[in-house]
Amino acid sequence: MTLYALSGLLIALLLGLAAGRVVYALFLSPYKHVPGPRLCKITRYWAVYHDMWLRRIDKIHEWHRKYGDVVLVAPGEVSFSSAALTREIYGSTGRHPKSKYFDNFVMYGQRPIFCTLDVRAHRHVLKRTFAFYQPTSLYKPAMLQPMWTNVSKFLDQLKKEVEVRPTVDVLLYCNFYSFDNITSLVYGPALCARTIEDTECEERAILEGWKEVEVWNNFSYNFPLAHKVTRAALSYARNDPTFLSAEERLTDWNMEKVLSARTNPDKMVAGSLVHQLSNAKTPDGEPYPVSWIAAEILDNLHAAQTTVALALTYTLWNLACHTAWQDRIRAELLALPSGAGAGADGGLPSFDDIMTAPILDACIRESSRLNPLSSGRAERVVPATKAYNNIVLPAGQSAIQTIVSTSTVSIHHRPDVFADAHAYRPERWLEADEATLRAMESCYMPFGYGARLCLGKAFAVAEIKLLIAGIVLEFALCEDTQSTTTDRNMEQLGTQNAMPRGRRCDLRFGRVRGGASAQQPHAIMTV
Ligand code: HEM
Repeated sequence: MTLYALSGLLIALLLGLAAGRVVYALFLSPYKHVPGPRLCKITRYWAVYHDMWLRRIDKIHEWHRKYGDVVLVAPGEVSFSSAALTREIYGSTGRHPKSKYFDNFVMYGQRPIFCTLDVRAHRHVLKRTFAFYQPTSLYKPAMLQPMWTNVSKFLDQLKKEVEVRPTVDVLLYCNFYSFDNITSLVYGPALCARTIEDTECEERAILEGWKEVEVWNNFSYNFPLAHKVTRAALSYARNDPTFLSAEERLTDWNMEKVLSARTNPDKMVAGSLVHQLSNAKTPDGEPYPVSWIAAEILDNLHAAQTTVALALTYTLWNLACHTAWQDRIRAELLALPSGAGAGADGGLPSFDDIMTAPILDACIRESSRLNPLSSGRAERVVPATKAYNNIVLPAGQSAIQTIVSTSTVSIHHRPDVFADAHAYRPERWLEADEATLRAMESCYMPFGYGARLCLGKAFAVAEIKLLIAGIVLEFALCEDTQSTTTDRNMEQLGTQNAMPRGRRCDLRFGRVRGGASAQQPHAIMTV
């Protein structure tokens, strides 16, 4: 047979296989009846393609608008956008385990809570840290003191910066603040990071490098080997051995801290997570291995760091774009029972008053609705063949699973629940009647939902409220039209933590009280 004939045969064979695949996907596959783009029925690589360009979240949102509450994203992968289906897959009675996507978060060879897949195993793991993260444990003066200190350090730093230059990259500083808070909680004061004040510290470099890692992670999750090769090649070409090394550096840094805590018990304060885990016992009464303790702590650092930094950044960005809401929060805080101290002398209202201030709460909520901070890949596995909205999904075999998840962006933008869903309207949380509020709550899930609800929610909410209260009392802020921070650059990327495209958020600050430069809010804001 000639080479010509051989290649013709090969092409015919490939075309035949492709045609067979299309016929199977559209007419025979167990997913043929699930609404969604045709290409998504045929190949998973259409979703992977969007994932690689960091726009998978936006694409899925677009498909939901076109096809409804149930959308096939890839063969065996289905996205939902309704409250009832969310309850079904994330509620404790639904018993849907996590998908293999979470294997990406295994560390030190251990499986910490976030990537524990099995429902029963998760219940067991949760018992070890559940009480630690409850408001009854966290909202005590001794536990909150480091957070207050970090708020005050942040404000001092911001005042200094603003004296020199009114525009500040808030993502950078919010990163420092959230890192100092979570490391203080997990390691205690002797071992925590001090990135807000220590401008030369190693941790600052790790956090800066982390943004790059986040952008490359989707490539790594989809094609781990190709990612390794590309990383090595780029590192060589740039002559930069630290390229994309922030994750390994954080992993080593964390292990050093854990070992240091265990070899210097005087540095390990009671009340820190490292202390609690070091004293925990396995079901056989044995202490846990160091790798397990380190994994559990690193898991918490991952979960707490970028999410809080981004929640703060987007809250500030939305307030900068809607300055009237800053004035309303400021007036609310100054009128609080403990708000007298918040007036001229620079103090902050009490913790309880800040935590229950409704306008502050509404502005933060609205920001996390419009700009949810996680990727929406809270994937679960269909445990037994069943119908979701009358659409039957097969359970799948051990190697092939049917994966379901709720698109946080889509459910947060349901037009039937959130009027004018794309607009920043904090008043929706303040003025809604009971039925509307209930409907909005059931479609609001920035911290996840149900059995695997974010464990650090109480800690995160306190971090966010205290800092936003502190900033708004001290400063008025607005967009800097001369900077690269624009609506377009603040669009969220489809990374694990949905980062702004521009990877920074420059805002312009002016003092509203105290200090030589204090001026009227917003009067100074014409850039
Ligand atoms: C605004 C900040 C935060 C956001 C938006 C957020 C969001 C989330 C979401 C959506 C999940 C569920 C993931 C899933 O269902 O697959 C989750 C889980 C988790 N979060 Fe957070 N989180 C935040 C802050 C924190 C903080 C500060 C901590 C620790 C102090 C933390 C610790 C955890 C842990 C341990 C889990 C796993 C819980 C489990 O599987 O049982 N998070 N978070």
